[in-house]
Amino acid sequence: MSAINHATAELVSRAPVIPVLVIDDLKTAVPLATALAAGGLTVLEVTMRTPVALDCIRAIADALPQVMIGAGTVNNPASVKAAVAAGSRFLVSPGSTEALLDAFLDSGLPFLAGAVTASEVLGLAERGLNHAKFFPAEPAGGTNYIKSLGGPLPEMRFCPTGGIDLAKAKEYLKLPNVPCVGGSWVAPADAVKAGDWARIETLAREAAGLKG
Ligand SMILES: O=C(O)C(=O)C[C@H](O)[C@H](O)COP(=O)(O)O
Repeated sequence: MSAINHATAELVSRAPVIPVLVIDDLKTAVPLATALAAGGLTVLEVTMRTPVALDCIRAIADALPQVMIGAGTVNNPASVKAAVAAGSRFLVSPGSTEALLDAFLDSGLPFLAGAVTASEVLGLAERGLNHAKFFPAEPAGGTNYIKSLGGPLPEMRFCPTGGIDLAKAKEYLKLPNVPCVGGSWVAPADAVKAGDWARIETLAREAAGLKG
């Protein structure tokens, strides 16, 4: 197993749920990450979908060294560079291209590149990879689909995201090829806006308790 596969396996074993965060206001980044970590979710993905995403990653990396902070929506090689420079400790993308995989591998960081079809999974396997993000999980076919992929492609481990909540997460995590799931349900936009960190900590604690 390559060093990156090993590091990725370690990453996905840290917690059953990786919060997928879309942060609009830099001021909320550290309190949000603090609440999630207090609830037991210490692997956090900040999507590069907002203008402040890189600043949020930097702020969380500086303030909370115990949190494994990563970047999501890393859709091209330039974003890989920016995410690494901001202090990301892992990278996530919804899909995979050869150029993106080259950049991910060059970064030396653990990463989850997206794959849904058997051909896409084989594309990752050809690069020596054995972990993938499975997005968009629910619209793409959910647990039945991932169970089916596991027949001919038993080595690949999937982190499904997209349309998952606590109840669905429990079902995904029963699959032998799903070590963790990703989702935004643990950080509802209204709770972040209201600064309701207690609610977010409770949601995180429920999610962290999903798998022993
Ligand atoms: O931003 C990315 O890179 C993505 O791939 C999409 C996210 O993983 C999903 O948007 C999370 O899904 P929800 O839990 O349904 O909100």
